[in-house]
Amino acid sequence: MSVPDLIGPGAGAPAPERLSMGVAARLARYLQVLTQAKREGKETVSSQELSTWTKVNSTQIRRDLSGFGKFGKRGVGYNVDALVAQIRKILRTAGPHNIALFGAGHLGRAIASSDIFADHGFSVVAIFDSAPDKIGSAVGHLTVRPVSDLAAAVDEEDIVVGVLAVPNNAAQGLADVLVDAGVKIIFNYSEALLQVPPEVTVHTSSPAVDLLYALYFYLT
Ligand SMILES: NC(=O)c1ccc[n+]([C@@H]2O[C@H](COP(=O)([O-])OP(=O)(O)OC[C@H]3O[C@@H](n4cnc5c(N)ncnc54)[C@H](O)[C@@H]3O)[C@@H](O)[C@H]2O)c1
Repeated sequence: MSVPDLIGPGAGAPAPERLSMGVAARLARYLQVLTQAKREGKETVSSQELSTWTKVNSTQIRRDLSGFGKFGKRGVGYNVDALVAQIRKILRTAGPHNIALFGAGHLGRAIASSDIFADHGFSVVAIFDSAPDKIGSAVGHLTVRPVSDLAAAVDEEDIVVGVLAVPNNAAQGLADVLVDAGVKIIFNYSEALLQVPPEVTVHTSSPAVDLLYALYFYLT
């Protein structure tokens, strides 16, 4: 599953009021499918439906959700809007959370022009690249900036997440720049193994690893 590291406390010990990684991961997964269900016009969902979409068993779902108040009605299911609002509150994802995107290549341009982050309260507010022919060019409503602009952008635009859509060999250098600028969450699309201080959380997105995970459950 891809979201838990985003919410998790990095390598430090969890603060007492924090959710466990398991609960946070499941809530994030529920949020993802509920957001899609809402987009498809559903007003209510049952725990059975949530179970089918998330592969979490329905008893576990009911247990997770009952811990945070009463959202469901027997025979009717959960109200999607109420549940989305409540999970957002619990996960503190109300947003907007501003993202700095590195790499205006194939992936970076696709991310900047899609809703994958926006749907969940994240907003790409700055895009950076090192290639002189890309700096100054437009990507959607943004203009590609040089990496040397990052510190100013972090201050001015309240950036909390850095997304790396750059080649493996550029990722560590940019992670260092992000850490120096005070950014605490790095979402890494490259395969590079990043070294960061304990207070910084790195999540690496790898479709092949997600597939291996799916394959494991298919085979066992
Ligand atoms: N996890 C995934 O789902 C997924 C999917 C596709 C690609 N990727 C990975 O994403 C990365 C980007 O892929 P792509 O196809 O967009 O590549 P690309 O070559 O099209 O784009 C990479 C961009 O990074 C820029 N760049 C290089 N060094 C830089 C630096 N030091 N600072 C700032 N910008 C720099 C380049 O100028 C270029 O614009 C690769 O590591 C690739 O393996 C991951």
